Amino acid sequence: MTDIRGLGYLRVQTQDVPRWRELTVECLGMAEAPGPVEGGLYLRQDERQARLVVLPGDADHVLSVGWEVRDQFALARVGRAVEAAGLGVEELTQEECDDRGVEAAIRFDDPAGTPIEIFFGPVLDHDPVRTKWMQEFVTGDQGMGHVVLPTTAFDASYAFYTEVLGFLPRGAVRVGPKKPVPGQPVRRVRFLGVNQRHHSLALAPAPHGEEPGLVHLMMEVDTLDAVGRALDEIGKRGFSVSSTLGRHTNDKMVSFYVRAPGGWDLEYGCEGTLVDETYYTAEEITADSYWGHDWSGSEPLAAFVPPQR
Ligand SMILES: Cc1ccc(O)c(O)c1CC[C@@H]1C(=O)CC[C@]2(C)C(=O)CC[C@@H]12
Ligand SMILES: [Fe+2]
Repeated sequence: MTDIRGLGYLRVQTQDVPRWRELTVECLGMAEAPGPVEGGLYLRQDERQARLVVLPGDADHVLSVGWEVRDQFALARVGRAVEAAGLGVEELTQEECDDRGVEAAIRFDDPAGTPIEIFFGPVLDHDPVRTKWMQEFVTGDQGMGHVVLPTTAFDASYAFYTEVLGFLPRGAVRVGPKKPVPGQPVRRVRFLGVNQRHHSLALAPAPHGEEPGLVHLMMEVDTLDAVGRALDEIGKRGFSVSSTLGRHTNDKMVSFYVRAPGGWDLEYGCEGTLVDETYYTAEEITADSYWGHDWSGSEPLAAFVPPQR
């Protein structure tokens, strides 16, 4: 079994913190909290100090994807495994750990170049979480949600997450031509889980990738009304809806996708199913969704746009 318990936090940098605040607080109804960096946006979903951190900077990119482990022993095991796989591992300083509200953490770049942190001992904030739609975020044992990461080194990334970090395969969906083209390998988005959430991670084959970046971050709430209200507010405030509301065929979630400043999406949904590992086998879905999820209005993802020279 893996030592990774779930997605713990996500830290991103942006040139437009105010627009990020409008999206996450005013539309999605996340709870803003004070934090250590001046001008930073610290967003709570639950009793953690912050799950999503948006820091000001001169470019838009992901700063780190934080995965949580149980304790210092698990952290040491993961560190040794990553080093044995030949990746350079660094320990975070006390100051960096305080910034993140964790007891200890390590960092390394995954095979796609995405900055990853592994941590234990999150610091709690016992003030009530005042969400705009009176919704509760579905976190706890299931972690903060899921991320989809683009990778130009798909096989190396998939091997790393499964064989080194111990993520469990949770199925796939084919991408690219409907009928396989002879001589061209079939490409798949692969879903990976570490807890009862169907997937905490998905890997998407990316054609380019100067900057690894993100495809989306998914967060789950406990009511369809919060999802609907968030969608209404997004329309009023002129954010771009990348995909309309729909229900996924694998995790059964009802969600929509909205474009965040920086060229990637936030997926916001409810009614995700729980996986029971006793009986689960990895399946290949042949449609994204039972209904909805119209992507035709989507602006291109930054991670999939060829670099400009
Ligand atoms: C199919 C699916 C199941 C569960 C999810 O949480 C989920 O985000 C998805 C969608 C994955 C998404 C997609 O359907 C459209 C094409 C996308 C954007 C990609 O190219 C990578 C991720 C893909
Ligand atoms: Fe998703």
